[in-house]
Amino acid sequence: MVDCCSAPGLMPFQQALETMLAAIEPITDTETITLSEGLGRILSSDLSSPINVPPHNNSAMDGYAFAQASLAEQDSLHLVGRSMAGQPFQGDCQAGQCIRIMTGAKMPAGCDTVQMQENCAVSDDKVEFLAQPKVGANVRYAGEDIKQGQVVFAKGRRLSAIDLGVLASLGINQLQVFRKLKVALIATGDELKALGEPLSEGDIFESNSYALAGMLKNLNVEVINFGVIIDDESAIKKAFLQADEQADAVISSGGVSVGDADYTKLVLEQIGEVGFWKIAMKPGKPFAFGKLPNSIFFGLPGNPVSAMVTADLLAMPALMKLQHCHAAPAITLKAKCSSDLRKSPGRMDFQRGILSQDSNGELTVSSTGSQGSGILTSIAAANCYIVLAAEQGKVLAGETVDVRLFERFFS
Ligand SMILES: Nc1nc2c(c(=O)[nH]1)N[C@H]1C(S)=C(S)[C@@H](COP(=O)(O)OP(=O)(O)OC[C@H]3O[C@@H](n4cnc5c(N)ncnc54)[C@H](O)[C@@H]3O)O[C@H]1N2
Ligand code: MOO
Repeated sequence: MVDCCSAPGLMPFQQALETMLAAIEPITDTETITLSEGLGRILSSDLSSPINVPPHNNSAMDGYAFAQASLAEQDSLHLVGRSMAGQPFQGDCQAGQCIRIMTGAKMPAGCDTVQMQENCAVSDDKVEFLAQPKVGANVRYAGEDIKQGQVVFAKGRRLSAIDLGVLASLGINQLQVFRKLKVALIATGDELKALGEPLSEGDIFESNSYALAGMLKNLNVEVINFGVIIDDESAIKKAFLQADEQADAVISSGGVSVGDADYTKLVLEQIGEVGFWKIAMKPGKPFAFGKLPNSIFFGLPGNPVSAMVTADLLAMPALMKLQHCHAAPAITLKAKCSSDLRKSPGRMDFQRGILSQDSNGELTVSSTGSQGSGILTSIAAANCYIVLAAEQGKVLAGETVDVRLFERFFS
C-alpha cells in the first residue's frame, strides 16, 4: 500500500490522513452515565476493578469437591454435603470426605479439586472415582480473570457489548465518558430534492445525508441535519456559520470541485482556514479539510461513492480522534483478484470488491463492476476495498492485490 508517486498538486492519501489527525484536538467535556447507556461510548478515564473476578474459588463442573490428599488413602469418598451456586457448603470438608458441587458454586473449605460427575460411580453416600483428576482440576480461582485494582479498560476505550458485560460482572453501574460529539451535515446542490418532493428536469433525490447520518449513528454521535443548501455563496456561508455554532464538526457534501457552482472551498477560505484540498485518491480527489471558527470541517465530494469513501477513510478516523477514541489500525490482506481492474497511475485507488474464501482458505476478491463515483451500488454490493497504490497501472485477473475489509461504519 505504498503511496509514493501521486499526481502533482494532490496530497498523498496517507499524508492527508496524518495531517488531518495531527490537526485535531480531542474534546475534553465528560459526563456520567449508567452502564445500560454505555454502548459505543468512550471512557474518559482508566477504569479499575473494585473486586476480584471471580470473587471466590469455584467449580467449573458439576461433580464432587474433595482434597486430593484424601485419595492416597482410600478408593472411595464419603459424601457429606452440597455446595450450590449462591448456597455454599458451610463447614470444612475433612480427609476422606467429598461435597456434591455445582458449576459456579463456591469451593468448600478443605477442598482443592473437583471430579466431574461423569467420572464417578455413586451409591448412597459413597463416591468412587473412575478416573484420577489432577490437583486443582476443574477449579476456577478467585481473581483468575480480573484482579481487584487492575485497570480493566483504559481511557479512550469505545465500549462494546462485551465490555458492558465485563463491567456488569465487576458491579460497575456508573461510567465517566466523553460527551457525545455533535456533527452537522450539509448537502449542497441546486439539483438535490428531498424525499417526497417532485423531481423536475435535471433533479435527483438527495441521498448523501442519509448514508452519512447512518455512518455517524454507527459512530454514536449526535447528528444535526441542515438538509439541502442551494449552490449560492451567501446561502452556503450562512449554513456553514450556523452549523459551526452548533456542532463540533461540520460535514458538507458537494460543490468542492472546480466548477462554476462549487463554493465550498471558497467559503471555507473566507470564514475559516483550509488545511488541505485535493487528495491523490480515487474516489475522493476534491476532499477539503479545514477549520471553522469553532469546529473542524470536512468538505466531501458530492459524488455519492466519493462521499462515502472519504467519510469512511478520512472523516470517521478524524471524528474518532475528536472523541478520544483509539482506532484499531486497518488490517490489509492479500487476495487473488478474479477480475481485470482498470487503473491509471497517479491516484491511490479504493476500488470496491467482494472478498471470499474457498475451502482451502485461499482469499479471492472480485470487483463489484463499474467503479464510477456516482454508482452507489458498487459500494452497496462490496465488503472491502481493493487498494491500489498511486503508481500502479491496470491489474489483470489472477494477480495478487491488497484488500482492506470494510469497518463497522457502513453496516
Ligand atoms: N474539471 C474538473 N471537474 C471535476 C473534477 C476535476 O478535478 N476537474 N473532479 C471530479 C471529481 S473527481 C469529483 S469527485 C467531482 C466532485 O465534485 P463536487 O464535490 O463539486 O460535487 P458536485 O458537482 O456538487 O456533485 C457531483 C455529483 O454528485 C451528485 N451529488 C452531489 N451531492 C449529492 C447528494 N447530497 N446526494 C446525491 N447526489 C449528490 C451531483 O448531483 C453530481 O452528480 O467533481 C468532478 N469534476
Ligand atoms: O475523485 Mo472523484 O471522487 O473520482 O469521482
